[in-house]
Amino acid sequence: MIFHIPWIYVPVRNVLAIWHQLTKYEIPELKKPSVIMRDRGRVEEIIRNMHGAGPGALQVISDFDMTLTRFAFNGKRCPTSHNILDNSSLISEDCKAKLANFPKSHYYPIEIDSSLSVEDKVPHMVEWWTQAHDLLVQQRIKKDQLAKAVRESDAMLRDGYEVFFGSLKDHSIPLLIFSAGLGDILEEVIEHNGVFHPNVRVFSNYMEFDKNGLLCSFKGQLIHTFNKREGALLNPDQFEQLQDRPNILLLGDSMGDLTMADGVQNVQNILRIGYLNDKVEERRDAYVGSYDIVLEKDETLDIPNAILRYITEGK
Ligand SMILES: Nc1ccn([C@@H]2O[C@H](COP(=O)(O)O)[C@@H](O)[C@H]2O)c(=O)n1
Repeated sequence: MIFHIPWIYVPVRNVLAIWHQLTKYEIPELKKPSVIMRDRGRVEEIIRNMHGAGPGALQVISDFDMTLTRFAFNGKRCPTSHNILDNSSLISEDCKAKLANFPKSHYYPIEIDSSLSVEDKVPHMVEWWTQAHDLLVQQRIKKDQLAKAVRESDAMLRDGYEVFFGSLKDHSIPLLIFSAGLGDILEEVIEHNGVFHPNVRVFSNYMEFDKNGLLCSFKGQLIHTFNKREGALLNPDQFEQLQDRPNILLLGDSMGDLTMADGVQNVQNILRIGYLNDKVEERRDAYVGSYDIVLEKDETLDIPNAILRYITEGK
């Protein structure tokens, strides 16, 4: 209504224009109560630099389990890529019992224990992954049954995943998923949700199948939560196509994910976003000290999407 009063129209428009100028770098989603930043000014500076360089200079490196997938839904834990198989009909009851004991009773608490050092955790992680993979190999799992296991599982990508994968595709921004989970399974999850676009690549633990299509071993060096730096440095080919993109948006949910971009040379700007899903009180300080943005109990991709929207929108 005020815009229809001629003598007020121009001043109001000027005020609005100045206001827009002052707030144009603002990403309102960053004001959500679940967002914690150690240094907001630094975060804004990185995002502004990324906006200035545009989508052509950007790449996204993301963890998969509990980062691109939901941690919980309706108060119930969602499965990791390993759990999708653990809970499926492809696994015998006896094997299920052995696998089910691993995470809850022993290894998972060690993985997320903030009082233990990475050096203390590593032998347990190697033991966890090795035992789980050995058990899976004994199950005579068929390659062509994996898609069914995924379809029948409770795995869910985080809310906003269509926008996330869609905008990366639309702007030809490469997405490298760097996961200690099961590559064959997580690929099925992405495929099942219809977002396995050509710009997505996965670096993970892959299964080896024999000539009858039965799981017989796992390929290559084992990737667990805390050896991603090693994995990144020993596999330069995974990062080769990404060397001409000096700006990195990194998404993770564990302290081990912080090193996922160590295989990229000539990094100019890196923004690390960490999902703090579990044991929030105990781990908050460590996460805030290490990640640029910490998302506490946030089951959505709203923040990465808002940042991507800002970076990709025209100047
Ligand atoms: N037997 C196992 C081994 C690991 N996990 C969990 O999977 C996660 C995989 O790692 P991302 O890099 O994709 O996050 C890891 O955090 C373990 O908690 C499992 O469920 N079963």
